Amino acid sequence: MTSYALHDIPDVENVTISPDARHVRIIDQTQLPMRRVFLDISQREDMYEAIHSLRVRGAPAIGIFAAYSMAVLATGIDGLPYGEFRDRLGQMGTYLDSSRPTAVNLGWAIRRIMAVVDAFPMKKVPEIVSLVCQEAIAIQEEDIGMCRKISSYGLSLVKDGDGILTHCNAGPLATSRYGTALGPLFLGKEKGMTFHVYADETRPLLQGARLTSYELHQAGIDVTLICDNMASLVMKQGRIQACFVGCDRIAANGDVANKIGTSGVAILARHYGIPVYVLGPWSTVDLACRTGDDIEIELRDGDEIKKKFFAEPTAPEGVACYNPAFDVTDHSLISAIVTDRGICRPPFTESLMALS
Ligand SMILES: CSC[C@@H](O)[C@@H](O)C(=O)COP(=O)(O)O
Repeated sequence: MTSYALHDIPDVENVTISPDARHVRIIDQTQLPMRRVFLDISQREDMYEAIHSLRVRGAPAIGIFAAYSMAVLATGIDGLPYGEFRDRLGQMGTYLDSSRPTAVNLGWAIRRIMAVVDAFPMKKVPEIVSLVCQEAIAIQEEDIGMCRKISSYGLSLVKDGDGILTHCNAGPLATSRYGTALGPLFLGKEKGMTFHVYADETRPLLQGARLTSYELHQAGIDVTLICDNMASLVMKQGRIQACFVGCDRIAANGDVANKIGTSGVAILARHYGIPVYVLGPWSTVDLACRTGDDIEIELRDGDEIKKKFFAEPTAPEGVACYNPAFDVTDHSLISAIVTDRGICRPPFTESLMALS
């Protein structure tokens, strides 16, 4: 195999690839905050499982993981002739892409890798594998840069001392480095600013409690954990000046799919006159989706509601559960969409198009 330079990216430890591109390493996010367990993954079934069971999660992190997974899988079949190599890798990409439906970054990253394969049919397969590895590294490096820009734009929307409500987790664990919705808070801290962050626990899988409060608390940022049904009260009490949330897919009209409960936060915020800012990389914008109605919402196992984090089941065995993992926030409830390309304000159809 042609050699390629693997950059050592300090501080980014939730998703990395081994120097020989034989495995992807992730922090198993299902075990946080109690245990910091790293998993080395080299088989496609385990890659699928890692995404499906949210060991690696958050739209940008899923994209980075998928790109590195494709690089590992490509490395494993680099002895094949080009046509067979392309077909096998394409099939594996389709398989990985089916692990979760809502976050656009998953398919986006896989398509980006396959575009490299398709661009060089005349090259030797080991050379193509090398280019695939470089592309995967580029996806992660670009994400770091995008998070930094998003953080900077986001910080311009708030002032020192503000109370910020966030939902789910859109921090470094969900991306690389700063994160998106949490990025301005980390950047503000670096600049000596203080924010009072209220983190929704985010039922049923508690990404807010387990991951957001963990990341912010570790960074020394003032964070207070609340149950999801307390958001209205803290808004009414005047503790919140802005809501910062991430996104899994942004439709062309500005409708936004994000973790289930986000639309409820936005509806409450509208009632109390609090701005709602959606922060995400441009790779999360899907102009092929006309509106939020075109976004597929992932349905997950009801046991996540009644069993997952409890020693004893919290509901009768056999009771029906409805467990959509995401909802769509109507564009009319969103004050701005903050991307690495700039801040989009309503009307979003025009402002998103202007940056495309
Ligand atoms: C920067 S991450 C943005 C979103 O992916 C995040 O807010 C979210 O909804 C994650 O859901 P998850 O089911 O934990 O993958």
